[in-house]
Amino acid sequence: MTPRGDSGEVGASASPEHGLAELHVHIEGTLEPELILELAERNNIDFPHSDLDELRARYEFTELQSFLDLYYANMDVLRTAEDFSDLARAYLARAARAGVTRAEFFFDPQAHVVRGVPLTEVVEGLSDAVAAAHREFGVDAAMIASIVRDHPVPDAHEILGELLRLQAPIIGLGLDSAEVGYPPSLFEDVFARARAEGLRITAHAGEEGPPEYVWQALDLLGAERIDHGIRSLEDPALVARLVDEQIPLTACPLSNVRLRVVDSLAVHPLRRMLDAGLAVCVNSDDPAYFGGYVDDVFAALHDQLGLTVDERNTLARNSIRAAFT
Ligand SMILES: Nc1ncnc2[nH]cnc12
Ligand SMILES: [Zn+2]
Repeated sequence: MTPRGDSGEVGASASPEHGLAELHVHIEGTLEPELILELAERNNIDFPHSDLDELRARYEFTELQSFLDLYYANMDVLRTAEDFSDLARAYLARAARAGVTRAEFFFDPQAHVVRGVPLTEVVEGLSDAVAAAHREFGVDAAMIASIVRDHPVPDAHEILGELLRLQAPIIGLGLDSAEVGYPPSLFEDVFARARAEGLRITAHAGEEGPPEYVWQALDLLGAERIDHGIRSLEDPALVARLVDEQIPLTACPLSNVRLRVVDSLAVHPLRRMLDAGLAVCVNSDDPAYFGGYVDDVFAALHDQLGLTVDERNTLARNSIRAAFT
């Protein structure tokens, strides 16, 4: 397999004439183990794993929830605006090296507020990094606040209200975290308000949850993109709709392997999705946890799925078309 890292392999680079957008990346999922330990020290946190190898040994997942448990535990080191800014800067620098020209990243405001971090620290730190991204890294960056769907529904209303009150510079609202048992229908009113406020809408659906959740995301939330959406393939009528309306699916193949949504990259349905005419693009999801950034995703697809240059260019073109610009 192609080595991971900053190598800029032929199979990894985006089509230069089209650029590349990364539309499905959780900024908290870019928190690398090295930065976790650095921030724990900076913030005087008695973090349970003081050794990199010991921490890395925990990065084995059996399904989405086993990953989310670690993801939420590790983000405890993020406390100040400076921490959030450092986190986002590190991602944007790495994304630029991966060939990303447009980055729309998610953040989980409820996951920080619930542990006592003021929303202002989160928003200030992330928005500082976003504002400087073009000058510093040549990346056009934007933020999407994501509703944590396994928190109480009233909290979702409250966090959206707070974000609006702060005039947080977000371009959209997303929906993430544990999927099964938390259907999009729970959040219909929250997303109606977001739409009325002019926010763009996207939602995780059909990652572990059934195709019905994708229908709900489209029909009840007004989702303009579907994050993951891989289980849509189980429902031919849904596939027909997604193709007809060219609704973008932000696929995350390395994530799907690491969270055991698919058995291996070699059997990932990405090519089937492309061949069906779906407006699919590829993304890293949580690159610090799933084995790489978006160039690593392209490289792995080249190596293990035989992704061609034409297919790679189609994916890059789809990503640019799907951006909320
Ligand atoms: N892959 C994923 N699915 C749902 N919520 C997430 N939050 C971070 N990564 C996620
Ligand atoms: Zn995701």
